[in-house]
Amino acid sequence: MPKKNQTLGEFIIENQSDFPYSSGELSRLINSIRLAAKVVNHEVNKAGLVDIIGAYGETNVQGEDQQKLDVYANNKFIQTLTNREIVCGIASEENDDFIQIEGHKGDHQNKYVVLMDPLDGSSNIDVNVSVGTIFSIYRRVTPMGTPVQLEDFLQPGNRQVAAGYIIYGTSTMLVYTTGHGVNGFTLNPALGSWYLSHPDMKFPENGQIYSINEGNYVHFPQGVKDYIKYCQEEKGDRPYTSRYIGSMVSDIHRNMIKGGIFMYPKSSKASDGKLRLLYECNPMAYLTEQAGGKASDGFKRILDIKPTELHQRVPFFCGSKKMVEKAEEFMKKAEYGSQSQPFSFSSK
Ligand SMILES: O=P(O)(O)OC[C@H]1O[C@](O)(COP(=O)(O)O)[C@@H](O)[C@@H]1O
Ligand SMILES: [Mg+2]
Ligand SMILES: [Mg+2]
Repeated sequence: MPKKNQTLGEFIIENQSDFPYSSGELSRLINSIRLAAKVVNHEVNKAGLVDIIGAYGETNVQGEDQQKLDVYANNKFIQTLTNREIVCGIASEENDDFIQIEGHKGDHQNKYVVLMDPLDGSSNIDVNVSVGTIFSIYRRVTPMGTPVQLEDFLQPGNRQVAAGYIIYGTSTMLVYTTGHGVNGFTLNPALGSWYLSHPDMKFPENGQIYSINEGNYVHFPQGVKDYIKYCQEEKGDRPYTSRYIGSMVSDIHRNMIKGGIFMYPKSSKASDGKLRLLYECNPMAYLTEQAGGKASDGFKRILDIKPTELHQRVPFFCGSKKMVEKAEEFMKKAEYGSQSQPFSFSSK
């Protein structure tokens, strides 16, 4: 059982026994992420004082405007992981293609690949609202000693070895899982150390918060419209509270603590929604399941989707188990019809 106020370093050493045959590479990898996160945190905290906020002047592969901090965070994480020679490849939301890392000896002997969204919610930087970093770690599937290939990155989320996020909020936290529950560490900025502040995090089974960009309401599928109306209906423990920060890490972090559902569905404007399967949905889905919650595309488990491309998008429903199940019920009913009438409120 994790001990509160333990440092992240102590925690990693103490839990090494969860991986009896491990070579320590994964621990070194998590260590590097915590280091890069501190550097990025330092920069995020200065936003407004130095010339780090605002647009970078270029768009990424997905046609989105890059912010200066997107580029800064991307470079910092890539530099740290490359210099310390602990991964054989990196794929990032901000890069068109994956990066092969051969190592100083050129022997491709590292076994892990990292996929990341270096700065999530970056449009919030200029207005001093919480942003995050999301990471996902897999074992490579191609032979050691050879350069990594696309197939090393296109693995279903159920093959993740570890995943986590950093939230740059009122305090900075690193929350991660290696498949043995979810633990959250808060950074003490004066000491530069992470302390276990949220051991064994769990989504409440049910909740009363729904998070979705309701500005897109008219473009949503009927099942989503019906579920939103259900959330707003005055009955039993409803209406639920609507909370949407627009930084997925922050929205899901809050819902994990308080109980709630986060949704980014497909719409008539975006046929697969907006969020990226590999950099955003898979790691958040793995954390969510490890915390007792549920993550789906409205019909099936996110972690079982076999990716076909690096920057693939997917509709996303994630949070307290009972809430996600209820949302799925509405999706399926609108899509396939049903004899049962789970809800009679008019959705028009
Ligand atoms: O403004 P919208 O369409 O509601 O989108 C908000 C969503 O987009 C994201 O910002 C995407 O993240 P990036 O900043 O990494 O592109 C999510 O964090 C957030 O939930
Ligand atoms: Mg993002
Ligand atoms: Mg991003």
